[in-house]
Order: sequence, then structure tokens, then C-alpha cells
Amino acid sequence: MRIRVTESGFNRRKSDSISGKRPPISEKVIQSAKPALQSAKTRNPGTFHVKMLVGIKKWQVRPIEPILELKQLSKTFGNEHVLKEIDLTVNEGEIIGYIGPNGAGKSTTVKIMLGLIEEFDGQVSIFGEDISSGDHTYKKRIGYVPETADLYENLTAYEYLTFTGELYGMSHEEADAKAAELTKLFGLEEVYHSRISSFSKGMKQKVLLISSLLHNPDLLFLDEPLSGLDANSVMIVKEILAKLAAGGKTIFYSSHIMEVVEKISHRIVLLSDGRLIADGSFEELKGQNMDGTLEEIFNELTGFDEHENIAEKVVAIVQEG
Ligand SMILES: Nc1ncnc2c1ncn2[C@@H]1O[C@H](COP(=O)(O)OP(=O)(O)OP(=O)(O)O)[C@@H](O)[C@H]1O
Repeated sequence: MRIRVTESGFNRRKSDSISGKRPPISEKVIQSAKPALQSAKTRNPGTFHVKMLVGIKKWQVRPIEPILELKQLSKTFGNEHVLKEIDLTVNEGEIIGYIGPNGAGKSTTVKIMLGLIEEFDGQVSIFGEDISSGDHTYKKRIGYVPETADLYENLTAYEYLTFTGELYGMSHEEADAKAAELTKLFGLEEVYHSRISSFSKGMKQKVLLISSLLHNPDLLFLDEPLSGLDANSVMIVKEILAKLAAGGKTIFYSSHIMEVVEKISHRIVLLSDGRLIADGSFEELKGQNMDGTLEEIFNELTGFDEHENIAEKVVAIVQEG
């Protein structure tokens, strides 16, 4: 059985504490959670979220809900088999690093889950509901940062954010108040009423991030969310994601920046040629005889060892003549 222990705002798995990647949760704390866990287990078998109410010295135990379930998900475009019988369960509070080579099918999976691609085989459930049922209310609980977005560049940040906030059911005043505070925290206070067309790439990315968070979604899909952000902003966003997950939000994080995926993900899911070929924490992947960085594990699992050879050929062609 897997347990997640939350204490003083830290949220991690027992395996994390053993690996020493983050400050360890003491064995005493884990032991003290056991009676509450045991009684919850007899009532409702499964996986549990164990939360210590700091100061009250009491354990709060509730089942970890599967937020997302893919069963035998397959997708073809014409004759091309893009997704091949994918099974995946994602639990509440998890940050999933969803990685794979170009063209592996990552965006296609995300678009299916967002309801942007409606034809597929298999079953996709979000918040316990089959998304093919025709009930689209689940979308209100989702936030999305696309890899490339058509921001309505003629709108100001204020207009764009209040517009998207209202689409998610917020009142104009509520969306404005929240957007103004968030843009200030992201250093965009002075340009809140400027047109997005005048923004730098990083500033636009901040608007997209704010827009995905404004309505306090329970599930976030992030596609290269750090694109164009400076090092300070990257630190802020990584911290925000860790805190959101500690508070029970679920994050599906797709990126090619392996160093970040390695650091922030509770679980790494590797898609190659439409199939899931690895699923586990970074420590678990390393434990399966795949030593090294996530970049090296990625190269090994996808069977790629040609980088030196290809680079040599490119440089030779560039320097010809
Ligand atoms: N609308 C479409 N029509 C036809 N083929 C498509 C369509 N969308 C995606 N594909 C194909 O599906 C495959 C997977 O594409 P997808 O965008 O899901 O890959 P990805 O893993 O997100 O890649 P990247 O890392 O480059 O963003 C590719 O071969 C792509 O050409």
C-alpha cells in the first residue's frame, strides 16, 4: 500500500523520504500515522492520504482518489497508430512528469483528456466521470497551459484574464481582483492594462500560467510551462507547483527539460512510439538498473545513442567547402 504523508506543508512519498531527496519524514512520524491508517484501511481498502494537522497532533486519513484514469486508450490518425492501449491512473496530489521523444503522442493524450480530440478508443475518466458521457462540467476543474497558445494579443492582460476567468464561471470582479494580485506577484503589475502584443515571450508565458490557475483548478495540464521564463520565475513556478500538489492538486507536467522533470515529479511516465514504456518515481527508474540522470535514462529507454555521431555529421556538413 502506498501512503502519502503531509506534515508542515511538505508532501512526499515514503520512498522520497528514504531516498533523502527531500528532508526526511522521521520514522516516528510515519509510525504515529499507522493506527489512523490501519483503521481507515479496514473501512476502505486502497491508497490513503495521511495528513498531520500540525499543532492538533491528530492524523486526518482519507482515500487517495484517482483523479485521472486511462484504460486501453488508443488513437489513430489515418493509418498512423499514435496511441497504443495506454493504461494510466493518476492520483490526487501527484505531479506526473509526462515525457517522451518528439511525436511520441504526448500532446495527443493531453488533447484527448481536455476533450479537444473526441474520437478515440478506450476509456478516459476524470474526477471519476467518463469524459465521453457528454457531461463537460469536469472542464471547469481543469487548468491548462498549452505549449503554444493563441493569446488574444489585442487584449490587455486584464481583459484576457477576466475573460478566461469568466469562462470558468468566475464573476468579473472576482477574476479581476485575483488576476490583479497574481500579475503583481509575477512582476506584471505595471503592464496589467497593456496589450499582450507588447509583451516579451516570458511575460506572455506568465499570463498563460496565471490564466490556468485563476479559477483554482483541481487538475492542471502543463505543456512546457517554463518556456521563456527567467531563472527567478522558474524558481517561483517550481515552488508553486510543489505547494499546489501538497495541497492536493494534481499536475500533469509535460516537458523536454529533463532536469526540471526529474526534480519536480513524484512520478515519471515515459511515452515512446505511442506506448508507456516506464512509470515510476525517479528513484524507482534509477533502481531498475538505469543509473544516471533522467536525460540518460530517457536516452537508454528510448534506445538512442546516436547523439555524438549525428552531431559530428552536422558539424562536418556545416564546415564543408
Ligand atoms: N491532427 C493530427 N492529424 C494527423 N496527425 C496528427 C495530428 N496530431 C498529431 N498527429 C501525429 O501524431 C503523432 C504524435 O503527435 P503529438 O503531437 O501527440 O506528439 P508529441 O509527443 O506531443 O510530440 P512533441 O514532443 O514534438 O510535442 C505525430 O506523428 C503527429 O504527426
